[in-house]
Amino acid sequence: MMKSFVFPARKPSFLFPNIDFSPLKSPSFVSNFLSVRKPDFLCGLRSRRLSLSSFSPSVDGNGHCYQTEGEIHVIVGPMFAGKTTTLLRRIESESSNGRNVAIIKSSKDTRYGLDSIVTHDGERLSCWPLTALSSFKERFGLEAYHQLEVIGIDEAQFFEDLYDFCVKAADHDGKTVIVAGLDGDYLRRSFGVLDIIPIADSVTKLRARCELCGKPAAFTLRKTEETERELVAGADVYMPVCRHHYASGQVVKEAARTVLQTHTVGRGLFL
Ligand SMILES: Nc1ncnc2c1ncn2[C@@H]1O[C@H](COP(=O)(O)OP(=O)(O)O)[C@@H](O)[C@H]1O
Ligand SMILES: Cc1cn([C@H]2C[C@H](O)[C@@H](COP(=O)(O)O)O2)c(=O)[nH]c1=O
Repeated sequence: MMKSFVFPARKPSFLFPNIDFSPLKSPSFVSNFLSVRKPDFLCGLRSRRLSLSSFSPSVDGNGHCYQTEGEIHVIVGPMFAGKTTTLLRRIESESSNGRNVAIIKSSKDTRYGLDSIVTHDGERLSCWPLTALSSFKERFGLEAYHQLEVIGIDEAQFFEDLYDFCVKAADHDGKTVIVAGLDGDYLRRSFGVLDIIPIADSVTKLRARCELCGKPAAFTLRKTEETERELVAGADVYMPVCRHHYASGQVVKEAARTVLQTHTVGRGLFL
């Protein structure tokens, strides 16, 4: 006969004196789940609650031991959903809380000028335009990088080294990294940003408003016939749509393409 086990609601504290199994309270429940009391002897720091995943004591150039707690927050959604606006607000709020911040965006996005992130409503903030994230530390300066606490990344879908950069910045260097980008391309295929979800502390999917019916829109429809995956453009080429209008939009595009092909072949026959 199978035995069934009933786990106690609270783990007896004598079993794991340093691990807290108490019920989860805050939304960032994953990082709260296995929390430990930092031993007083470590680095001579005050004893405080730390999450295991972000516990990363480091030693600076003077041999001083200090504690770093990195975080990764991801903001995804279709175009026009407010990803850049949200990133901008979070960075501004971190900055007004006295933290050192920097924003990076892909230099592929040349829509509104290179050295600023700009929302579709025209709000802007200075940024570092880069082709690869791996060049950031050197470009920013090593000393300045060490002082940096929060890094925002916009148009993250265009960075091939996003995963490696985030791991290094959050796990090893103790930075808070806030990433904004498209989760899916115009064919709703994963667009790179999804790769970092397993290493993220939080993920926010925003929705725009469907341009055809006004309902919440989770997808981006490409209005033109170009088929390359990366095509930097705005409302002239793309529109946010709901599920229904994404599906019908793709059907209409497919039908138009067939008509066009038939028409071209037909004309070709007569020429
Ligand atoms: N079809 C559209 N064309 C231009 N701007 C739009 C359109 N739909 C929404 N917007 C505006 O874009 C804003 C969001 O801009 P932004 O933060 O740059 O979005 P995202 O980064 O997700 O593309 C919305 O608050 C809205 O005012
Ligand atoms: C859907 C889709 C988009 N892009 C490009 C178009 C824009 O330049 C950016 C997204 O900008 P936003 O800040 O989210 O508005 O990505 C692309 O290259 N391929 C696509 O499939």
